[in-house]
Amino acid sequence: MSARRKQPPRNAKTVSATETTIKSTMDIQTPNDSIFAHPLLPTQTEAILLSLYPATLILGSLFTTLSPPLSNSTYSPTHQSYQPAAFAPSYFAQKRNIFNVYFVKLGWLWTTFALLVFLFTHPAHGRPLSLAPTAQRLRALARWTAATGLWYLTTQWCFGPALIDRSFVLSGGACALRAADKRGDIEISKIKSASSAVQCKIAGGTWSGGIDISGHVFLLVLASALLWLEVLPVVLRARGLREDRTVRDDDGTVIHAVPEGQAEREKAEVEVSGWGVKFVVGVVALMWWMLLMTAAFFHTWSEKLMGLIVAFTGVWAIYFLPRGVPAVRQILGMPGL
Ligand SMILES: CCCCCCCCCCCCCCCC(=O)SCCNC(=O)CCNC(=O)[C@H](O)C(C)(C)COP(=O)(O)O
Ligand SMILES: Nc1ncnc2c1ncn2[C@@H]1O[C@H](COP(=O)(O)O)[C@@H](OP(=O)(O)O)[C@H]1O
Repeated sequence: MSARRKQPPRNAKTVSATETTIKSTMDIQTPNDSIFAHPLLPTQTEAILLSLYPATLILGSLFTTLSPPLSNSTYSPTHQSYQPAAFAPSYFAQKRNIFNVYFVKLGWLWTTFALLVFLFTHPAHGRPLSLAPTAQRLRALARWTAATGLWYLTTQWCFGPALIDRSFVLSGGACALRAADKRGDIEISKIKSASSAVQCKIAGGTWSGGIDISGHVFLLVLASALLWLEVLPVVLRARGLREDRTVRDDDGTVIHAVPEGQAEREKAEVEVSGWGVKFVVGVVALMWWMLLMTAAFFHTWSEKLMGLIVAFTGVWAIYFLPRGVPAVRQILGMPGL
């Protein structure tokens, strides 16, 4: 059941990043008691979209396991690729494929660019093509900063080696150097001191023995979820569809919130803003395809699962925690509000 609880005053719309402002620009309704109405959990639409991630990883992994030509291919867990590369079972199973080199390996740059295009062309955030630092844009940039921090700590640097490298060493991994013995014909392994996969590669070794959380799965899930969670509320409203998100109020009440008057504004300007949304959708679609390719041709089940769990934890903290905790919502806000 969904009943209107109170109607905020029309003249209360101000542009400031405070909790009071978020509440004053919403139609406030009491939500139903379904599990999807819990502020800390995804709505039904979000849950369906989020479930595509584990489904994609399962589909890709099963495809490789069940397809006889693929299961007989020469995948080397040490090199994390098919050896030699020329015999890889698909173009997408080669590390040098153009989408890997110019899209995933620069994935955060693409994510940042797509988000900026959306923020500065869609009327939900302010006048399209103006650079005005509206509250909606500033809050979206706060969420981007949180996600960028998580990406950076997990894959690039965490007061030393990145979290992915630290967990690899903690799970028993090390940098193995292949070398010939005195007789010159037998290969033996030596362990080289290197605290990250990059250092190990530079030293000519291979990063082996531990659980190597998939950086690709982590980045592709975090980045694509960030993009569609930013776009979804404004697209739903622009199409006149129901917005199901709930938030917990300062006094603990759970309320169902939709920004007042925004749907009409967005519908009116949707023609202008359409290409910004289409660009984001294109980037998300390519990210989904590359996630499927990573699931099919690279890593073990546990490494892919770990990448997914770390990314989902970040998505929950940035997009769902603020709905249930007003203090966090004051800083990060919510997409479309
Ligand atoms: C509490 C302290 C917090 C510290 C946080 C500091 C954050 C500062 C970050 C500042 C950077 C802002 C950059 C914004 C603009 C960009 O996006 S430029 C970055 C472009 N680079 C990428 O997009 C690289 C993406 N690729 C990867 O992360 C990895 O290649 C991979 C996909 C994870 C794969 O890893 P491999 O090791 O190559 O397999
Ligand atoms: N979809 C994909 N296409 C091509 N290469 C991929 C890939 N997914 C993962 N890889 C490669 O597999 C290795 C492990 O990836 P990750 O840990 O980031 O998931 C990386 O090798 P390199 O580090 O030699 O480039 C990465 O480039």
